[in-house]
Amino acid sequence: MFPRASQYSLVPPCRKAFFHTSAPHDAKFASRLTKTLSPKDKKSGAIEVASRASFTRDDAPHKGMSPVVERGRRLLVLKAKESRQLPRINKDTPSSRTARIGEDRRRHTPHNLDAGASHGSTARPLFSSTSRDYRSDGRSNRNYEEMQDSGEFYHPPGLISTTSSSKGKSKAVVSERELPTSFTSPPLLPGIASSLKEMLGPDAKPTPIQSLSMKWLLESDDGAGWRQVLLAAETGSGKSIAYLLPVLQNIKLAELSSKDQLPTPSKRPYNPRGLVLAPTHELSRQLSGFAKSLLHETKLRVVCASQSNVKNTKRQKDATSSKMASMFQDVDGSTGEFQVSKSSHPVDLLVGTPMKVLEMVRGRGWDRREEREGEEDIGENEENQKKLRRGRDKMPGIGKWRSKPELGLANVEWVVVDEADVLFDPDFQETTRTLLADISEARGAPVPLVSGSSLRSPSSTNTTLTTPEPINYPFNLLLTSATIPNSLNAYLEKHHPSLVRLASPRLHHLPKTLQTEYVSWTGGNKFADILRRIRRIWAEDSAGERGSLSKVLIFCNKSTKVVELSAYLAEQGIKSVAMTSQSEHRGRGSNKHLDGFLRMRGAGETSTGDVKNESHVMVTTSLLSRGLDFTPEIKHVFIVDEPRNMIDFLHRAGRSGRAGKRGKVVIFGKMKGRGSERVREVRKRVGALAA
Ligand SMILES: Nc1ncnc2c1ncn2[C@@H]1O[C@H](COP(=O)(O)OP(=O)(O)OP(=O)(O)O)[C@@H](O)[C@H]1O
Repeated sequence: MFPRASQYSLVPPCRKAFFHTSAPHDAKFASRLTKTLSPKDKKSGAIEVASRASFTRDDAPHKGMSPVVERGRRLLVLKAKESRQLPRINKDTPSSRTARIGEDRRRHTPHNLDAGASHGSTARPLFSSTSRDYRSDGRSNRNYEEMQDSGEFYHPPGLISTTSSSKGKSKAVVSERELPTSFTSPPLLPGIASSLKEMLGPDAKPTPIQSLSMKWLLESDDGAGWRQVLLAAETGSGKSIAYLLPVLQNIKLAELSSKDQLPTPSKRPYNPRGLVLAPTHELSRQLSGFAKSLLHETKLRVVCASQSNVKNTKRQKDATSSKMASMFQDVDGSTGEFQVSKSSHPVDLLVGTPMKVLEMVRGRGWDRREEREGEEDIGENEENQKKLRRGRDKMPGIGKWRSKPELGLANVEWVVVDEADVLFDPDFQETTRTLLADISEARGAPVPLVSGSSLRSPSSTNTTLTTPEPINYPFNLLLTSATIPNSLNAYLEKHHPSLVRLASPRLHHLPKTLQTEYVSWTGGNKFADILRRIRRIWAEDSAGERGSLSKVLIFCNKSTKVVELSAYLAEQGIKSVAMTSQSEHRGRGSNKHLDGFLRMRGAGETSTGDVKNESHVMVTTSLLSRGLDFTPEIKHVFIVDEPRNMIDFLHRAGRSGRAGKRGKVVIFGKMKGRGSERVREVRKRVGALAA
């Protein structure tokens, strides 16, 4: 179903001179852009399907690439059969490259993840609890524009590549033959292998990113100590399994090998060996479910920090948990509540948002007051009350207490940062990095954290803090995303120069099984245009072989529009789920609010076809665009507003066409007359991503 990993190359280290090898890609993109330039929207108001063979897959998508290795600054070829197989090196002159990088940075300023730049700013609020639906609120009017063609993305030098510049030395190259082509080589623990088989079916083969991660994280031991690895691959390509397999297997093996040796003692109830961090509670819950289903036969305990593992009662409702649930909210107003149950069982893997995990580490409410050495509870005296922060703290009965820390970090050996470009973006990176620094400190190898913030660990005595470069965390760090903006790349280059980069050939492309379609607004009621397209899909479904109706996921930019569109559909006899950051049902400790839309393993297609009483449509913002594995019943994703940029577009579109299943992204816009230039521009960019 997926393309197999069959060839790959080891590429030059991530030093700028070699790292920014956009030339071959630029050339490729240029040719793709030329192809997509010819306007296809000849008929006004007509629905048009871009002529692209979407349903075929290359069986060897990265043919022609050779394993290469860099020694010092020279690019050598290992095992290259033909010299023409060499990846081309960027031929830009230094000055033009510098100019372009400068331009990239200027355009990218708001999202510049370079630590120097972002930490230098004191204006940015710490722990932004207003995670603004990825700015899907429409406040940015630079929609799509930030990601001017391919120049805004990091392009791995090889199609599938690994890069390391550790001390300028080359990294040993693995040949094509050495990449695992099945889940049995390198051998997985029998329990994990059998759960995986149950999950994916007996014939499932590793996707390219999975082959690479198995090779690098399960098989090879380069003796380099703690690993820092980036897993970058397109949406729906199985990145979760790519990191869960090595993490779970390594945790289990460590447990087995240290059976008689107790892990570092701790008074705290939770002392996991692994952490998975994700930007939303919904994704955390899905990932922990994923991990649990890989452990049916293996004794490891996974706990989701965003899950209600205890019965909720009114009394348990508190402002802090609501705050967690509102990580992605523009306004305080969530009614979310969830609490991780205390249990005597050890926890092996904890999954959660960085903020929630940090609260478990430092105690809920830790950020509600200025740091006070030695103080355990905030108490209720006047002085303390003055120091309470945030409007929520002023609510009666809330914010006057602080719970004890419940999570110990000394045993953490694996940390996964899922959706790394979000968790290292300016709004999240302080939380993320604070947590990573807390882990380092707990493990006895503190990493300094940038000053000027209240993010320092209460126990930290280091007050003259600087941003270290590079940062060497005393644990294995895996970063993953379907999109690596240049800003993240710059951050990684600076702080993690020895990072190994594993990237799939279709990184920064739409999945091949995802078709693109453009629909023109008629000039009348836009909601009616959307409704018409939905009805047409269902008419086609009814006429088709299966007869059952598929589901539609609609992305808007503003929460208000989500609500309005959903209400309009209801008036027209179509039940839908409107999901925004402020939706009441969010954050109650389960993903129940997404029932029928998230992929449920083992559950067949459940659609009854009763669109009046059973939701077949979900309307949302970019809140749900990241990481969630939606059911293949969602065959269409509608983009009715311009996403903020191409990264946002890739994630929204990528909720369909997952795991080799067919899907279609339907882009609405003005195709004719004044204002249609925008859509033409969008088509150019989308065309490049689809190629
Ligand atoms: N080797 C495989 N063969 C078949 N299906 C697979 C394989 N690996 C993963 N899948 C399935 O592919 C789907 C997508 O996986 P996953 O959610 O991990 O993708 P992802 O790359 O993390 O996507 P995103 O970037 O959107 O987060 C899941 O339903 C998963 O079970």
